Amino acid sequence: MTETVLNVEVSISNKNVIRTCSIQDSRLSFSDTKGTVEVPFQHVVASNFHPDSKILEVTYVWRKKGKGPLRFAELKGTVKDSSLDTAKEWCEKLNGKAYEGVKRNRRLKVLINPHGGQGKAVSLFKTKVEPVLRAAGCSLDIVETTHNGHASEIASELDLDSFDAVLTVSGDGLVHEVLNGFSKHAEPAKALTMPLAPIPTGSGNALSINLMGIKDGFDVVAASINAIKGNPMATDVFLITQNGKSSISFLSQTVGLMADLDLGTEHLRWMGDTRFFVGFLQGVLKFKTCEIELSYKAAELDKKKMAETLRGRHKPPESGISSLPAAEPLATTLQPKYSTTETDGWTTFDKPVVYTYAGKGPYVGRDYMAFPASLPDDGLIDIVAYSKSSRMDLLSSLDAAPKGQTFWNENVSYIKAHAYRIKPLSKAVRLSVDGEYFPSDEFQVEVLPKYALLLSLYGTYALDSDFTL
Ligand SMILES: Nc1ncnc2c1ncn2[C@@H]1O[C@H](COP(=O)(O)OP(=O)(O)OP(=O)(O)O)[C@@H](O)[C@H]1O
Repeated sequence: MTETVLNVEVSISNKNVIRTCSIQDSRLSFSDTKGTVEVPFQHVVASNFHPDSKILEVTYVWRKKGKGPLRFAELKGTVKDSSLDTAKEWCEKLNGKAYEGVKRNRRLKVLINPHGGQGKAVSLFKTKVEPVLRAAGCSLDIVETTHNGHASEIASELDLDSFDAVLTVSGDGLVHEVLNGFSKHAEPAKALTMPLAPIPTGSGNALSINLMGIKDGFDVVAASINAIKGNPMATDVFLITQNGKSSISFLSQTVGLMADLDLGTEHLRWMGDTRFFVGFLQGVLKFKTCEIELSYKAAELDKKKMAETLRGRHKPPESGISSLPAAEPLATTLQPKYSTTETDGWTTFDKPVVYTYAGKGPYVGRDYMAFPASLPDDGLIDIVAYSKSSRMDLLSSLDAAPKGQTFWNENVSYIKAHAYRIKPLSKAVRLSVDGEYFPSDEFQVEVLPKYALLLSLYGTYALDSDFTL
């Protein structure tokens, strides 16, 4: 049996200290006279032993005092009292535990939007992300996007056999571009089996929050762990058809107050995602009716039933590594299944609304869990229609929104649908798709089941363990 303990002499503040490194059931621990550090295997990046020098290097991520963002760290020292073979086997054992069920040394295409969010993507990548990816033995092909649409162009021509995953160092906008680029690839079905992993450096990082959870959703180091260890999770996306043209939306479409608060606060980009809060308050003051006609092909309208289904599906993030089999998305074409004139089986919403929001993935932003009943692969889109009530009711959603509790608000109609369409009745209606501006024209949305693969450590959306609906 392989030894589980190695003694390593490390130098700390010019003093040599012996650290006992021990592989335990679910974690690695380092102990010396000052105490013990415990690292779950999921947070171990790599271990290497150099027989000539007897030097052991273990790279990992950790939180200072168990709180705050993850930091990259290295334990480096000389192995004492063990044979070369023992040290080598120890390393292999640790790497085996750290990468159970996943391929190591991934080949990654990295797309960085230098202008996304607060403009820090390049430096965050270099200082926080790249060290983790390099230590994990990944090979990197890095491109900084130079213009709007660049990521889409790259994705549409990607050499699919040369990469294991695409990383977007950006917000949600680049993910939107990459998926649309894949759909225009010479081999679209194959391109869409390329797993995607977001590294959150935009102002809207909803996908990252949905995959990593609220605590880690803005943490680029946590996202790097997902990039090296996540398993592909098949996820539904949407086909949005407008003016005869179809494209992919992967996150959300919104009109009314929620679109205004995003598109109307571009000039406040320097605030990060606080600009959405400012936009919300402006929207409450104006309290405008959103002049639209909303129709949908409903699958479920009963909130209690949705909550029950959810309870059966979600599991909380664990420190273990998911060993899900790689999922394959169903190949479909970009042809809408439902005609835009079809009315049979469609319902028209009959109350004035302040906004509608439709999409997939619980969070649309850090402070708004718009779709708590969302599942990655139920083949449905969740639609929220907020009926016009009072400013006070709207304001009260500020409290309820981060935990998804607006779901139960009686003014919130929550619809699970196969498809829906919106006809703007005024030119003032703004449409935001995945956080990007779209023309204010009639559009229809339907679900493309399991069309994209997202890397995930948990195999489902990462909701807090105490989350209930
Ligand atoms: N070099 C560039 N110059 C200008 N725009 C770019 C560049 N590279 C990418 N973009 C565009 O920036 C937009 C925002 O992308 P990104 O995903 O990084 O951020 P976001 O969080 O969605 O939005 P935000 O811009 O609000 O941070 C996308 O539409 C993308 O096409």
